[in-house]
Formats: sequence, C-alpha cells, structure tokens
Amino acid sequence: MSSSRPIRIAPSLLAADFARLGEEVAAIEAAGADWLHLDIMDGHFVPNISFGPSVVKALRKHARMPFDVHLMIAPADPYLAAFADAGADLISLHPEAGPHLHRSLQTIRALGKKSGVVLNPATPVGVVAEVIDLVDLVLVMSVNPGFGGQSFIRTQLSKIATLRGMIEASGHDIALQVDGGVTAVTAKDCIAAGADVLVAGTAVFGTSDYAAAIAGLRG
Ligand SMILES: O=C(CO)[C@@H](O)[C@H](O)COP(=O)(O)O
Ligand SMILES: [Co+2]
Repeated sequence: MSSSRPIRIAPSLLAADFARLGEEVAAIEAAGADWLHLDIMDGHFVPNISFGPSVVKALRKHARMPFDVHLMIAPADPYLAAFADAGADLISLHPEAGPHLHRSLQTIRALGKKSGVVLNPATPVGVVAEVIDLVDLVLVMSVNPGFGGQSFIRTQLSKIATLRGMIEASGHDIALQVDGGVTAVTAKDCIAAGADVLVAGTAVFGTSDYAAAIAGLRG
C-alpha cells in the first residue's frame, strides 16, 4: 500500500539533552519537526520517570509547533488540566491508565485540546471502536512504553493497517501515529501500513544533523 497523505514527524524529547531542553526544542523545530512529542512517565504506570507539566510549560515559549503530550501515568485524570494549562495541544493516554477512558477523553476535549488513545503492543484494537468519535489521534506503540532506544516490534504493522481501515471507515479526521523504534528503515514500513505521524527519539536526537534525520524519516 502506498500513501499520498502528508507525513508528520514528531521527535520525542526523551532522547534530547536534558541539560539543554530549551535549545533542543528550538533546534528541532528549526530542523523541520512538525510536532514535539513529550513523554510523561510516572515510575508507576511505566518503570521510568521523565518530567511533568512544569517542564512542558517552561518549554512552551521555545517553539510554536504543536505539543503532543503522551501520558504514561496512572491515574491520568487528576493531571489533565495541568497539562492543558502548560500548553499541550494534544493529550494522549492509555486505556490501562483507567479508570474511565471515555470520560478522560471527554475531559481532554472539554479542556479545548485534541485527544488521543494509545495502544500498547498487547492492547487489542477493539477499544478504538468504542471511542472513535472522541479521538483526534490513535497512537500505536511499537515498543513497550517506558524507555527510548528499544527495537521496533514488527507485529504492530498489521495493527497499524487495521486501524487505518477503521479510521477511513469512520469518516473522522483522525491521525494515526506510531511510536517506538522508528528509524528511516522502519518508518517506510509504518507509512506503507497507513501511519501518518511518526514519533522518533533516538533516530533524531541521537544524530548530529536533526534536519537530515527528519528528512530521512519523512522518506
Ligand atoms: O513513548 C515512548 C517510550 O515509552 C517513546 O516516545 C520513546 O521516547 C521513543 O523513543 P525511540 O524508540 O524513538 O528512541
Ligand atoms: Co511516546
């Protein structure tokens, strides 16, 4: 399957130099990034801790591109308003974060933000059908969440293709994002399967030429 839909690249800040976050955000925008992907980890839902809304707020003034906040925290509901206030444009969360995904997505929309649902590698696609009228983005995790630099799980390509069919059938304007182990090589497979937003941490921030890395992912 080939695609003519625009491909957006969302570098994951998790792989940036944390001592120079403001500069890194400005540099990645200048290099052609479409969105900034911000991974929020609580050491409970996932076995790692990253940063919270105060860091998101501090970074907001360093770039104009949309801030795509990927919540890996449980519970997420008590923090949705804080991330919205901090400058998130899109807030995504995992069904497993509980307790009520449908209500959480309604809350994100009520805060005036775009909403996303995230599927772990072992999470079936069926949950998306139940909330398809409440999401602007579906994120397929191609690694288990918690860390950057992991290897792409190829079984997720068929999930991306299934979701592309569900999104087209719904008639809604929903982005299909893939996150984890995305490189110039696996990006091609993701795009062919139907993804249109690629998250990449190591494959961008791990290089010395961010613009070339982003162009390489776009294909
Ligand atoms: O959400 C996550 C990990 O939980 C991702 O956003 C990673 O940060 C992607 O990093 P790479 O696999 O591209 O290095
Ligand atoms: Co992420």
